[in-house]
Amino acid sequence: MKGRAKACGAITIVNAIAGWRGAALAVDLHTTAEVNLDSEADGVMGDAGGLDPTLIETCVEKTLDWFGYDFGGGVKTESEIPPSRGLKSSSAAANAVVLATVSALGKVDEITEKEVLDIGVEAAVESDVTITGAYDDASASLYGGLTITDNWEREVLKRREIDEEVLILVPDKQAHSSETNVERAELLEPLVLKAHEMVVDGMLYDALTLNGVLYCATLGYKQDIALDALEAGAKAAGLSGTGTAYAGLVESGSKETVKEVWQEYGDVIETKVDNEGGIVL
Ligand SMILES: Nc1ncnc2c1ncn2[C@@H]1O[C@H](COP(=O)(O)OP(=O)(O)O)[C@@H](O)[C@H]1O
Ligand SMILES: O=C(O)C1=C[C@@H](OP(=O)(O)O)[C@@H](O)[C@H](O)C1
Repeated sequence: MKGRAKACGAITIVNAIAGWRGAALAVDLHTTAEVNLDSEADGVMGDAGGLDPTLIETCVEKTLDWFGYDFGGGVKTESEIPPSRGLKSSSAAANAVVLATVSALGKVDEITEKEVLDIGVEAAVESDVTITGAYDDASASLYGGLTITDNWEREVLKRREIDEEVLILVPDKQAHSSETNVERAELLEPLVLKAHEMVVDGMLYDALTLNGVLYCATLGYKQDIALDALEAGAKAAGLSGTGTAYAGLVESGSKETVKEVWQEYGDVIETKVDNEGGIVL
C-alpha cells in the first residue's frame, strides 16, 4: 500500500507563542511525502533527508491508530522548505505525511481536512517540535492561503485566499522553535494580541510588520533587516516565526530592489502565496 502527498510551507503573520493566537500565510514551497505500508511489518521507519525522523514516524503511527490499523512500513520526505527558519517545515512535513498515509490506506473519503490537521498537530506536540501546537502554521500549510487561529482552542477563526508575491530571506543560522525563550516573548503579549486583532480586521501588512518588530525585540533579532526592506518598497516585512528567516510582501515593481537589499544578508527565495494547500498526489 503506497501513498504520496504534499503540503505547503508558510510565513508568519502573527506568532502565537505570546498569546496563543496566531496567523500564517501559505507559500509556494512544498514538502512531499511518500508512505509505504505493510500489514505484516512491525514499526515505522522514517527517512527525513538527514533530519530527525521522529515527527514523520509519529505522524504515520498516529494516522494508523486513528483508523485502527496495526501496520508497519516506511515514510520518506523531500522538501524545498529550509528547516528551522520559521517557514513551517515541521507543519508541512506533518501534513504531507498524514495525507500520504491516508492515501496509502485508501481512506481519503473517510476523514475530514480538520481531522487530518489535528492528527498532524498532535504528532508535532508529541514530537516536541512546537510550543503551542502551531495551529496557525499547520492550518495554513494544509488549507493554503491565510489562516487566523486560536491555538489554545485549536480553532481556525478566519481563512482567506490571498494574492501576494513573497520574498523570504533565509540566513544560514537555524532556530528550533522548541528552544524559544517563551517567557521573554510573552513580555509583549498584549501588543502581539493587538497585531492579531489587526489581521482579524484585514490589516495584513501592518500585522506582519508589527509582529516582526515585537518578536525581533524579544527574541533578539535585527530590526534593520525588515526596515531595510520597507525602505526599499516592501508592503510589509518582518521576522517569520521564531526565525531566523524574514518574510516580505512585495509588489512586482519593488521586488528586485528589495531582493538586492536582502541579498546583502543572505539567500533570498522568491515565491508567492499558495492558496491550494496540501494535496494527495
Ligand atoms: N522535510 C522534513 N521531513 C521530516 N521532518 C521534518 C522536515 N522538515 C522539518 N522536519 C521536522 O521539524 C523539525 C524542525 O521544526 P522547527 O524547528 O519548528 O522548524 P520550522 O520553523 O521550519 O517549523 C525538524 O527537526 C524535523 O524534526
Ligand atoms: O511552535 C509554535 O507553537 C509556534 C512556532 C512559530 O512558528 P515557527 O515554528 O515557524 O518558528 C510561530 O510562528 C507559531 O505561531 C507558533
